[in-house]
Amino acid sequence: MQCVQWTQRPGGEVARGSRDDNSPQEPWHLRNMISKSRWKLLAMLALFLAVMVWYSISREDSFYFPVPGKKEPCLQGEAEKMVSKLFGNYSREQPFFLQLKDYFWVKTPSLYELPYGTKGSEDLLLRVLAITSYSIPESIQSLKCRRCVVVGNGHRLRNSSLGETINKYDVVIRLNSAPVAGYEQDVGSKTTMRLFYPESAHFNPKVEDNPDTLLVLVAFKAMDFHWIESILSDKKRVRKGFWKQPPLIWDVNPKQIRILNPFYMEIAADKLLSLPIHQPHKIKQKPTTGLLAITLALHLCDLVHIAGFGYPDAHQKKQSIHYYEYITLKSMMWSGHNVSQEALAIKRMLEIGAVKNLTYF
Ligand SMILES: CC(=O)N[C@H]1[C@H]([C@H](O)[C@H](O)CO)O[C@](OP(=O)(O)OC[C@H]2O[C@@H](n3ccc(N)nc3=O)[C@H](O)[C@@H]2O)(C(=O)O)C[C@@H]1O
Ligand SMILES: CO[C@@H]1[C@H](O)[C@@H](O)[C@H](O[C@H]2[C@H](O)[C@@H](NC(C)=O)[C@H](OCc3ccccc3)O[C@@H]2CO)O[C@@H]1CO
Repeated sequence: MQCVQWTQRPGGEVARGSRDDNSPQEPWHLRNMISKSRWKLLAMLALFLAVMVWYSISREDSFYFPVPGKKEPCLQGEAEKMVSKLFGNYSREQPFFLQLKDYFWVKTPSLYELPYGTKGSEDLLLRVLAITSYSIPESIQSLKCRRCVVVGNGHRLRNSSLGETINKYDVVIRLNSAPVAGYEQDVGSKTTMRLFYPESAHFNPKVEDNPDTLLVLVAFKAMDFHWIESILSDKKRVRKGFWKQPPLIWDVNPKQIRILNPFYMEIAADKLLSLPIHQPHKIKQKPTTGLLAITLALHLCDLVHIAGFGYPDAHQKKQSIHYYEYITLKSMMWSGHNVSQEALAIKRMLEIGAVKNLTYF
């Protein structure tokens, strides 16, 4: 039988050869050296592992691995503590959705025009609020601790296998026309809330949403109220005034519709991005719907996780930005979004532990 033999060369170098079982054993100092180097190797490995563990604990913005099949531990009021760090101190009395009583019985004056307030759009809004609702569903309202996940539309979700994990949150917030049909394994199938505007409304909401999904309209201009009113009351549709043709027939239940309080757009713009509210330029800077949704979640939920956020670097011109279609950063040229500024805002949220990320950032 052959086994490995170690012999010492004149220069002290150890060389490997072969010997049979009858040959003499290695000298003791040689065996000693081998076992010492094994210990060194093990110690280095242990040190490396310890550094890795320390690194992932210290970096709040690193991956977050939820245990599949297990609900996340939820601490009541956890997100609220972070809210003042991010947004400063202000009145917490703001409703999530606009309600008729604020525009009908008592007229609540708004300081700003859309998308940061409702100044000048009150009459149109009144008609919309008369046919929609503002309540938070009992299934969310009654939760002692609300675990939420905001699903961005980023390419990072592709092949992520996060579907099962996403479905386990109490509240799943999706954005715009992001599909679930055919992508369930990566993005899940539960949608508690979908934030959208007319130009981003999915043409087939019945396929992409659940019957009880809240469809939350984010209004950017008065025409957005006009669109929803004409759809829900089946009035004559107006085609002009949109930057992209929105659906003319939209099969939804008015009970599913909510109108987002522009207050959340205002604080996302002002507190997270330091954007001026009044902008004289043609292309007005505004937060992305994703950043707005995170802002809303931090106020609505006790625990906020995010997935599918993060754009490619500017030089990655051919990299797709969405998990469901091939379009690149170029498509965002006229959008009025500052994605680098938003990345910094999200990084800060991750660093202070206000949100956790299920994909990389
Ligand atoms: C051409 C164009 O106007 N594109 C805008 C599209 C478009 O209107 C809709 O997709 C139509 O359904 O909408 C936007 O966003 P969009 O619908 O692309 O994505 C929703 C949110 O996900 C986050 N996101 C997306 C892609 C990516 N690689 N990283 C991300 O972090 C962002 O937070 C983003 O908001 C929007 O509303 O904000 C912003 C985009 O600029
Ligand atoms: C959250 O914003 C939504 C989306 O992410 C933006 O891309 C989109 O931007 C559009 C912008 O709102 C349009 N502006 C106006 C005044 O309607 C713009 O219109 C064309 C244009 C181009 C250059 C200069 C002036 C006007 O088109 C943008 C999309 O390319 O807004 C969404 C909310 O509506």
